[in-house]
Amino acid sequence: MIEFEDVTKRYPDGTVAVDNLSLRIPSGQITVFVGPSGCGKTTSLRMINRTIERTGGRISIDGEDINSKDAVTLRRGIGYVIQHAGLFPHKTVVDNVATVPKLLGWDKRKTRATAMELLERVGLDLKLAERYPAQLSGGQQQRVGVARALAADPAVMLMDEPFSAVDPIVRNQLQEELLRLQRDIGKTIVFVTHDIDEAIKLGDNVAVLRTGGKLAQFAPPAELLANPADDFVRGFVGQDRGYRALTFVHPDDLPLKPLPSDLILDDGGAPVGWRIDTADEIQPLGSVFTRGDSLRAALDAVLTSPSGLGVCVDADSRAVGVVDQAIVAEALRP
Ligand SMILES: Nc1ncnc2c1ncn2[C@@H]1O[C@H](COP(=O)(O)OP(=O)(O)OP(=O)(O)O)[C@@H](O)[C@H]1O
Repeated sequence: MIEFEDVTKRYPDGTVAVDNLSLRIPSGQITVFVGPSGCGKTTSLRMINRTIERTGGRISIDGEDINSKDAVTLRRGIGYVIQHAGLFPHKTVVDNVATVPKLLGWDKRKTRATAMELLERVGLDLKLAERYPAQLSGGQQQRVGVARALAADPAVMLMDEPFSAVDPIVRNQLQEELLRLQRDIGKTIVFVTHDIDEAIKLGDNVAVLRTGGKLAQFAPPAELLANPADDFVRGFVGQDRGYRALTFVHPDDLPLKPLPSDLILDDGGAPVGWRIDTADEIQPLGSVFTRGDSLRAALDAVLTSPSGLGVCVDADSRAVGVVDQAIVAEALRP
């Protein structure tokens, strides 16, 4: 656990970037700092690895004050990923990843093997290992940045807007892969973003900061959406928070109706579209959902289906039943 106790940062010009921040960041989970520009997210993050020194309060990792060891030793045990990856331009991809293991004096073969394994784990084509960072796309560079941060197997990883500089499709892929990777590695990740959707998608817990570096709310995403602490948080999470909160509702007993005759199935029983009102033309299917999916997926299926019926499929993509708006609404009742 990383603990902030009354942590303050006052810059030499008098700016109070972080004001009496107290929170507990659980181990093995992703905690996201989110808030408007200038609210002190980066300052809070960088005080953890002491690239910025706090001016008040205490920060500890697993009970040990981060000031009890020297800053360089502390940093070697903490992975750090920043926007634009911050790779060394004159080092190849594999050498970038090997930076910290080399500093730690690992033998060459082990270092290279570890670096290649990590590149594979973050989804980078190994053919790119001998390239220089400038010869990679932004998304590929970010993957290398993540691999480099993981190279010495740190328990803690700090990520400062790591996916902000890539286009939305690549960002989505990188987010998915971070979640997949985290299921394997279970690191304590502190992630900074100004994007509330990214915070809600990635965070086990989300700390919403307001300008002046004050904590507005610290809660799991579902709670943030369901019970924003005040008008600031309510405004920040957005108008459609009710709909987005459905992402976290997973009814496993959603009653299904039998498949209607105007749903067209292929030979294997997979839904392909709708034939509505005896028209010849086949209408597109809309999105589908599976048992155990979120209520949002079920509602999406209803809303995108030309028949108003959302199709539920099994693990083999075979249609097993449909739901209508009334069924979804009923599942929403407390
Ligand atoms: N070296 C510095 N000297 C003085 N003030 C600073 C310094 N660095 C940051 N600040 C100020 O501290 C406040 C918090 O900055 P910080 O970079 O932590 O915010 P942020 O939430 O990460 O912002 P952004 O989302 O725009 O990156 C801002 O008002 C900023 O101008």
